[in-house]
This record gives sequence, C-alpha cells and structure tokens, in this order.
Amino acid sequence: MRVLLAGGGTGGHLFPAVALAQQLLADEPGSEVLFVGTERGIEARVLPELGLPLATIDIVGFVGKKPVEKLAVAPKLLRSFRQSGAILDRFRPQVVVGVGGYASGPVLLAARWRRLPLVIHEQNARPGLTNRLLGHLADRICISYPESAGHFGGRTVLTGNPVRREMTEHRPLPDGEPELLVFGGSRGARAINQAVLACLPHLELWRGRLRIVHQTGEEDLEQVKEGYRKQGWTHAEVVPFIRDMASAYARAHLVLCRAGATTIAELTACGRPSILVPYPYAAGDHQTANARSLAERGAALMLPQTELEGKRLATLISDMLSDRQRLLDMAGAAHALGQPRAAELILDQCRAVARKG
Ligand SMILES: CC(=O)N[C@H]1[C@@H](OP(=O)(O)OP(=O)(O)OC[C@H]2O[C@@H](n3ccc(=O)[nH]c3=O)[C@H](O)[C@@H]2O)O[C@H](CO)[C@@H](O)[C@@H]1O
Repeated sequence: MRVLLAGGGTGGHLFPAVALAQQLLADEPGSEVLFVGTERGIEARVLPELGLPLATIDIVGFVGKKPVEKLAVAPKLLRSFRQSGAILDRFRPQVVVGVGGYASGPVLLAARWRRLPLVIHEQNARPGLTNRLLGHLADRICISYPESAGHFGGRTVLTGNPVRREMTEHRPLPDGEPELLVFGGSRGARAINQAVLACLPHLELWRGRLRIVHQTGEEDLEQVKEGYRKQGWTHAEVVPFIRDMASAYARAHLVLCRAGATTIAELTACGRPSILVPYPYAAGDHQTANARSLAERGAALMLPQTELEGKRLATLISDMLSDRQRLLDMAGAAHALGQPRAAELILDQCRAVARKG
C-alpha cells in the first residue's frame, strides 16, 4: 500500500504517524510511505535519522493570531495547498492519513480535491482544531478515546493511539538502583525543570543512589545542567531531547512528565508508573482529562501545576521510590490500559478505504 502521512509539528502528532509507518513496512515490505510536514516541525529533525522520507510545505499556524495577521496567512495557505497538490501528484498515494497539527490541513484539503481516500487519526480525548475542521471530509476517523466520538458525528472507529514499535514490547520494572526519568513532552517543560531543581535539596538521602535522566527542551538546557552541578548532583544525565525513548522508559522506575496523549499511550504501552503534571494551558485543558483517566485507575499520580513545588515533589518521588510494591501495582495498572493493536487497527481502516493499484 502507498500511504501518505500528513501532519506533525510536535512529537505528539508525529510519533503516532511513525508508529503507523513502522507497522506498515513490517507487515507489507513492498509498501511505500511519505510524510508531509514543515521544515520547522520536529519531523524535519527526526525523520531523516529514522530513514523515513519527508516532503515539506510552507505553512504557518492560524490559532492565536489577530484577524489582520490571519489575513496575511491567507496567501501562504494557498501556496501550501498548491505545494501539497504537487506532492500528491508525484507520490500518488492510495490513502492519505492526517495525524493532526496544522501541516495536515492543506494536504488533506488537496487530497479531498483529488478524491483521494482520507483517514484521520485523533490522539486526544478532545480533538484538536485541524482535525475538528477536517473531520467531515474524512472517510474514516480513528479515535483514541471513546469521548471524542461525539465531536465527529458518525464514521469514527476506536483504535487507540499507536506507539513506536520498539515501545510495544512490555518490559518489567527493572531491579537495581532507582532511576527517575523526567521529561516535558516533546519540547520540554520549564515548570517541571524548575520544580525538579527545587526538589533536589529535599532529596539529600537519595543523592548518589538515585539516577536522574532529565530532558529539558532546547531553551533550558544550560540552566538546568548548571542547577544540578551547583547542587552536587553530578551523575544526572541532562539532555535537550531523548532520541531513544524506548530505552529511557525501560530503565526508569518512575517517570515525571506532562500528560500529552502520546506520552500517555507510551506510559501504558511500556507499563511505567508516573507522576503526571498536565500542561494547564492545553486546548480545553485536555491534558488534565488525560492524566485523570490514568490517575482514577491507579495507573499514575496526578500533580496539578498549581501544586508543583520542590518539597511536595520530593516527598512524592521519595515515597514512591521507597515502595516497590506500589510501583509494581501502578506499573501493572498502567500496562492494563495500553492499546497494543492501535497501529494494526488504523491500518485496517486504511486498507478498507484505499484506492486499488
Ligand atoms: C502543550 C500541548 O498542547 N501539547 C500537545 C502535544 O504535545 P507533545 O508534542 O508534547 O506530545 P506528547 O506528550 O503527546 O508526546 C510527546 C512525544 O515526544 C516523544 N519525546 C519526548 C521527549 C523526548 O526527549 N524525546 C521524545 O521522543 C515522546 O516519546 C512522545 O512520543 O501533542 C499531544 C498530542 O496531540 C497533545 O496531547 C499535547 O497536549
């Protein structure tokens, strides 16, 4: 099957598309995939490293702009629509899959113009703007949470949110010295970075015993590195971005992170206990809804950002790492919520609507 995957911008949109490409290439070795995104999106950094092909279009975001600025965006939208058409005519996909993020908009519109079959994947319980606007054009809408069906009318299929292949293998909680994985979605989270530095003085008993792997995002890297160094936590690994998240999850006894939909899908696929700090400004506060769905099932602890403070955080981390049975129970509850067949189910929908030939 020849599949065009449109969208990205952030990891939460891109990595489910990577999961689909990996599954398709494994199931049908003769198949072809092409991603369409932007030069500025995470896809331009990540896909070449994975050996997956990317075509780019020029597009800028619409949301949050003033009316005058929106007008200025109009010619760019037209150009991105033409660029998308040219890419579609060259690649001639049998099906186009939109994974959300504004780059998927013009591609899906240009594909519908050419009467190509369209499948949309929505990662969140509350759908993003692009998917809401384009939902009525799609042949199938694959959703990750039953709640989002209401936003799309009919044509939805509950598939779950697929995770990259290397994360689908469940690995039990490791033995040995404890390891804490800290990350703030695909771009890092300043509030988490600062809270972790503020909690170190309250984790004195753990110094030298607890290994921390901390993704900061690009902007805060130096400041966070300096914070660990000043406080004598010399064995923390502080990086702007983690390429091999599967290994990072596998080594972790506890994860401190945001509650983006793809992060949640990975925590449940890998079966890892977590402290979730929802990003409070996400559209419709959807990260709180994501976090709550795990917390209510004993699969995570939710810590609202308003309560994120050094001493409190240190107490939570310390209490959890001291109680292996609690970690194991939480890991088990998380794993029970995983959706290991999500990629296969979405590809089944693609096959059902794909053009022949
Ligand atoms: C602020 C905001 O609105 N964020 C949204 C965005 O988040 P964001 O892009 O942060 O998405 P998620 O938290 O869902 O996923 C992050 C992804 O990046 C990967 N990763 C992260 C850090 C790292 O160092 N290396 C790495 O590979 C993770 O493994 C995961 O695959 O898209 C998600 C999916 O639509 C939404 O649910 C989030 O609410």
